[in-house]
Amino acid sequence: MKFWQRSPAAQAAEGGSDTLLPGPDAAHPIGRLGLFLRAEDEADYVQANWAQIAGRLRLLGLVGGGAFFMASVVDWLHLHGQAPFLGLLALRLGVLALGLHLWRTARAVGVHSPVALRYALILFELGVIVAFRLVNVGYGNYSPNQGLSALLMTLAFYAFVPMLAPANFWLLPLATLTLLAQSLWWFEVPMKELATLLVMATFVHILGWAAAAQNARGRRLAWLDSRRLAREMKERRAAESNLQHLFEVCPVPLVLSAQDDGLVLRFNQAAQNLLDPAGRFSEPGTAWAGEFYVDAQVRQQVGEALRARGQVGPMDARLRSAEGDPIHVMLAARSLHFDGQDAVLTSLVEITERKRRELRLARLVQTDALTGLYNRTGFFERSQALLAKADRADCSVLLMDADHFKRVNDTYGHAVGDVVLQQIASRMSTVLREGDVLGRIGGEEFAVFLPNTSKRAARLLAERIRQIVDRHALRVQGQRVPMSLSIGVALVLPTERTVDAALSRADAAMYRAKQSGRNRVEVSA
Ligand SMILES: Nc1nc2c(ncn2[C@@H]2O[C@H](COP(=O)(O)OP(=O)(O)OP(=O)(O)O)[C@@H](O)[C@H]2O)c(=O)[nH]1
Repeated sequence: MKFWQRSPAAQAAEGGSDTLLPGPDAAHPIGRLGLFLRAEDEADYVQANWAQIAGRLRLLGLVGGGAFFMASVVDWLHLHGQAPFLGLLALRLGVLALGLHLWRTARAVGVHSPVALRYALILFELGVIVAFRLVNVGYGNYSPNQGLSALLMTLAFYAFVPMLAPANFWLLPLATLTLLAQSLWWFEVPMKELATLLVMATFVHILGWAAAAQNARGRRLAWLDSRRLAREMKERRAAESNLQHLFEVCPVPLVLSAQDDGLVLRFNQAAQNLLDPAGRFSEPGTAWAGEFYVDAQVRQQVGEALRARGQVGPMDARLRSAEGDPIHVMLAARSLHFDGQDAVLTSLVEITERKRRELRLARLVQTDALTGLYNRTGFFERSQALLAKADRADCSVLLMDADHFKRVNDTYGHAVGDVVLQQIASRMSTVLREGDVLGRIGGEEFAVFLPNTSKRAARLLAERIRQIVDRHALRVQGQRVPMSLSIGVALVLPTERTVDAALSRADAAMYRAKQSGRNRVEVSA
């Protein structure tokens, strides 16, 4: 490590990493002089700040070189007709040439060359120092004015010229040292005359050096910050656009809505297809998330959970599309912050088909395949549900058994027996009201649950069923099949929570009907 470089420990103590630049010195890239330690970083910096750095150096080359040359007028006044005049003129022309070279290098448009610029500056500085010493030789003396003006120029240089290399720092003290040395040994100026200059020079160089280093460091740190900021912005924009893309192409329907008023901020394509295929709400802010819920209660439940826990689901919910088509979904929602406002991201998985299958399966499990009526399981479940709703109103049951059904099978065959059972079922259905529950609970055994029906009304209904089967013989495959039913009637007692006991009583009554000659209605006591 060069001695003017700050130690990594010292830099770490100042606040850690200066930059995100890669490489071995990436964590501490700026040295004691405020310059980047790595030449590539320094070149990058100059390149990125070309307008400002090159602008100053153009001015320095032009004005500095020009001023040095213009001083020929002073030479002419003092040395007119003497030999050194022409030598100094040539010298000043040389410095002017170096100034113009610096100006030209700093003027480069399009392709910039930071390294060439650095060398052009060093060359110009060196040229000026050498020229000053030779000018002094030409004049053949030293005056305190020279020392003071040299110090003024040094100060201006520290303040104005952008430092591009350590040499820029070293050349300035070198200029003063050569001036002192020349005055002391060439012109034999007594040390006591030079003492003031020495003290002032020390003061100017220490302050100038510190200010220039601090200036260089500050500018480089600011550049690193702006670069890091730009990179972070770019990464953030890329991440946002990735998220946006993911949101759009995600096959799961996603809805983004405002937390406070529930206005839909955005649907992704899948949600659009599911909820609004006709694109009625394609404009942001035209749809309200709540209007897609079928149940206001579920909507409220989701809202409350989001407010309390910031998330809800997965849960089943019934929605309807913009056109009002029912949709079953599995829904999960989460509160988040989007575009400066509180929002809710809701993901939906459509389960309409699954729900339909479940419903079909449930129906299948409850349905008698032959007649399409409830089977035993279905009859009990449905009756149970209605009984629970019926409260204390009268409910009755009928138990109906086909008489001598074995004979039908034996005479016409089992297939005809099946059709007979179907026809009995359909005739029964014509008599029953909507809400009555009819089921085939055994081979040739049917049951009816009659909600809100007194025993007397149930008896009349049973009689009508008996008659509708008995009065007109069934016709199957062109054959006349006489058929009759024995029916037992029972009331569900107000204390009974199930229909089982009432059905047992109806069964007993039906048995009595069989015993009493069949084709009859018997009522349980
Ligand atoms: N075709 C057909 N026959 C059935 C079905 N389920 C039960 N059976 C028949 O129904 C008949 C019932 O006969 P039983 O229990 O002896 O009674 P029944 O002949 O109706 O005489 P009673 O009930 O005493 O009037 C049997 O022959 C069963 O095979 C069915 O799904 N299809």
